[in-house]
Amino acid sequence: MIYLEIKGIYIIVTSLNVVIRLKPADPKMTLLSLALSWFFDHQSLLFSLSPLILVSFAWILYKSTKPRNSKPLPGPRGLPFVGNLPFLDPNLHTYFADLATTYGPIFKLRLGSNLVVVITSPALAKQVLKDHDTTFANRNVNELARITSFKGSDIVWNPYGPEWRMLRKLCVREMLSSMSLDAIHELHKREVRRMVRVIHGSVGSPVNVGEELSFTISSIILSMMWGGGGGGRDVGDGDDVGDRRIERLGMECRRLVCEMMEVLSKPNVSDVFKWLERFDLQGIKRTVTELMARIERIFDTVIEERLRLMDGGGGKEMTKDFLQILLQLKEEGGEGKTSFTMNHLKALLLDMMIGGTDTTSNTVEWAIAELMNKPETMKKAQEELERVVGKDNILEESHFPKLHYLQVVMKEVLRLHPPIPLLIPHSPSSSCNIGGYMIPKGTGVFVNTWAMHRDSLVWENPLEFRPERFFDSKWDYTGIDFNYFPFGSGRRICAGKTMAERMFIFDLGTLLHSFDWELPEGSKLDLNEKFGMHGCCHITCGRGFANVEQCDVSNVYQ
Ligand code: HEM
Repeated sequence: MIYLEIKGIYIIVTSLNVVIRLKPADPKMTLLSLALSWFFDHQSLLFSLSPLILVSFAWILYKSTKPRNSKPLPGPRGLPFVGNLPFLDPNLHTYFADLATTYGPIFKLRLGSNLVVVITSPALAKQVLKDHDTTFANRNVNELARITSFKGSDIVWNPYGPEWRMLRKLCVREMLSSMSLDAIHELHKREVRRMVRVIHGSVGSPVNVGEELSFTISSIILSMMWGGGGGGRDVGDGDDVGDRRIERLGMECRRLVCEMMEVLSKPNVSDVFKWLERFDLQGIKRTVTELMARIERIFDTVIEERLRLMDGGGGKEMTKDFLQILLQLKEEGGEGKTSFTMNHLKALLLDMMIGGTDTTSNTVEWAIAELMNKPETMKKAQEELERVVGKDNILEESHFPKLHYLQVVMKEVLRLHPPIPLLIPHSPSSSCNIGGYMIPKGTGVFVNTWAMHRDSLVWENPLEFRPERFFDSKWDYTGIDFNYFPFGSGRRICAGKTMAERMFIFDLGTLLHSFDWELPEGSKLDLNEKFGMHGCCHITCGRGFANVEQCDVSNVYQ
């Protein structure tokens, strides 16, 4: 190393040919130059220690950027490697509620390589879903979620950003707004009348409520999706065979989706240990890919047939259904700079099918189960229907605003049995402080609405089914109140809230207006919740049988 002083300026020429110019000499300067000279004399030692120096530097940086007030998250101890996985109860919502009594309103679990945080208090839920809404409006998308969402082209799994905003805006404005739902009301009505006819055939004998409702609501959703072109009902164009074929394809699609959900609800080691994803040890990825290919083929057939029908112009009187709306959106090209592709179209159709069917049918099923358990409450709902609709009339949407009791029945069912009790897990896009605890980027965040809806500090006799508690209109499900939010809150609030409300009131209202429901003599309804999991988790009612009896009015629906 050469060390020079020219006109009071130190110049050091290192063995690496780096030239460093320093300011005029002073006593401090001399010290600095000595330090530099030591540095250059020990370069090789320093270079070999550089990984250690880098790690220490990163650690200091991490510590200095970490908010000083963040505490370690509480939570049960886990085992090395697998964490808390071996202790997990399949009924996650009740398991998490139990843990919250020990570890408090925010706690963590480690499931293999995943960190999970569970929130069980309105104040913390508000921080996640309102105060830090943008940060938490993301999801952890695993490989299976990508496959089932046409490469992440749907609303549920799209990260918060321009594409998600475009899909959500189009979907809510064009398909799920009150005006669009008015347009498909005829399709809904047609299916509900069909349901009444089918149930009428079982009068006097036990009906499997769950199976019947699941089938019916699937048909309603399918009809709204692509039934406007006929969907199996004669629309007077003489092409009954084609229409019935589309209906058969719809039911096959529904069957495949159910099969896929069943496969997805199995515990998957790749979910827990990301590095195992590529090996697909249980063959889940292969099965799901095959099922999705078959679902896509059905979508392609239905889309092609609709395009042919639209091109031909034909004499067909088409009711505007979701498919029609989506094809129009595709033609218009999207919104702003984000284009709307065929993958988006298919992914949205699947979102409607998955998001709309089980949630709604489970809610109606729970309602009938709870009402059969409390016949005096069922009577009140039926009396209201008779008063508002009358005996010689059928339920219409215009009656909805006057059906106050039915509305509070819906709110109470959603309080006790929110179909997605832990919401669809959110995930922060950057590390974020919640309640004084640091939640690292990428953590899976569960918000336990099920437990909050049963908090005895907020709800009087929380386990009792009592719709009257909602009469004071204090609570609604717009997501503003964090004591009661069955549809979630913030940017990711359910996109189908308006449709769910309409379907519930219309379907349950018609079923109560048409039939008397009671438990078969000596039988007890299975009110056990069954919990399923596919990224989001849902609870279903234990399948029960009910006796249905014809009401005076049921003939008017046929
Ligand atoms: C009783 C019926 C329903 C309930 C209780 C319900 C509840 C929920 C909940 C809790 C979420 C997750 C919110 C979050 O992640 O924070 C959600 C998301 C969603 N729901 Fe619903 N839902 C229902 C019916 C429907 C219907 C009928 C549709 C459409 C046909 C639908 C479409 C969606 C979509 C697309 C999302 C994803 C929203 C996003 O990630 O931006 N839901 N729903």
